[in-house]
Amino acid sequence: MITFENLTKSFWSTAGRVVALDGVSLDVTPGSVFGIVGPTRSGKSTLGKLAALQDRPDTGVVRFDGVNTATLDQRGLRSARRRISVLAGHATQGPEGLSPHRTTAGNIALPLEQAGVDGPTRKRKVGQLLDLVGLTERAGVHPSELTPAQRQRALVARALVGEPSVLLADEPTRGLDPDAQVGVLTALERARFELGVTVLLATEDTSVVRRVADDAALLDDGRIVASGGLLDLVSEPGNPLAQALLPVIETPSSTGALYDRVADVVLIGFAAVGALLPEASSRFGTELSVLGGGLVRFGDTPVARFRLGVSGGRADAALGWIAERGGIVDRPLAGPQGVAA
Ligand SMILES: Nc1ncnc2c1ncn2[C@@H]1O[C@H](COP(=O)(O)OP(=O)(O)OP(=O)(O)O)[C@@H](O)[C@H]1O
Repeated sequence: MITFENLTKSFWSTAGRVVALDGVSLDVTPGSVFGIVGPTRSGKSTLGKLAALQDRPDTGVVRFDGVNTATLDQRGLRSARRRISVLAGHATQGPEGLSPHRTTAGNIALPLEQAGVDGPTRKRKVGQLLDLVGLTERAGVHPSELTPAQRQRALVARALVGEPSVLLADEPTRGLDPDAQVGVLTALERARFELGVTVLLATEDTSVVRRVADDAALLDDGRIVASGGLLDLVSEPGNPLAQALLPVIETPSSTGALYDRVADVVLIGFAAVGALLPEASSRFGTELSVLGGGLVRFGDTPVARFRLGVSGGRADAALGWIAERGGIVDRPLAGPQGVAA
């Protein structure tokens, strides 16, 4: 378990002091994928560097399995650093990060060679990781012959070859097209499920977090503004991280004027997404119109957020019925004057 306790970190630049992290506390569950989300310069990479023990906080504590890493001697620090691997570089920028003179398999094997691991063990481990990242067929080619997505997956394999407990991936899908992103994220998911690796995933891209993270924290200006399990968060409509992860509602305020009630509804899971709205409509004889929002997936779970316009005498009863069946109904506004933008 990695625990961050009240971390602060500042830098001095020509413009003065920059507070990169301000009172950050988080628990990362072992074997989970933990998303660190936030806009640019919010402090994600700084937090990653503290987690990887590449830098020290000004104040606060980074713990590995309860041990305060600041108390480790050089030997302890080296061994703690070996437990967390950093997915280095962005393979979209070229084959850097991988040796151009080595094959894919040779690149993945490099850390093992440097550690003096024997040939048969190297072969077994590299073979396992080539399979995990889907590059078995590309084992014998050089990085220049790989696509950017394949290079990024080769880097994932190389980061895993030393059997770390934690993999730190900072913007692992940046610059990749959607199909290529899926390949990289699948490799990270397999690392987590098949090898039990904890993945710390720092990204600006909320769709990446939705797809693979169990838990996430939203950083803004060096502070955690929200954190928790993804499916728990979406049950709190006002939560800023839920707002960032759920589909955006872009509905002109005038649209709602045509309905007796307007409400934002979050539906989680196949049954809710597929059935609740039509059933409420027929059961209560109300017209339920979707004014905005959409459907996304959190991992394998479909999650919808819709803005609904509801008309008919039993509009409130219909919304109440949806809420009783697990729909999260927010801001049932009384009439057109209450409609938000
Ligand atoms: N070594 C450094 N020297 C000076 N300022 C730094 C240093 N590292 C980070 N900062 C500053 O700290 C703040 C947080 O930066 P950080 O890179 O952690 O954010 P980020 O969320 O990872 O951003 P990005 O997505 O753009 O990488 C920024 O204002 C950044 O300029």
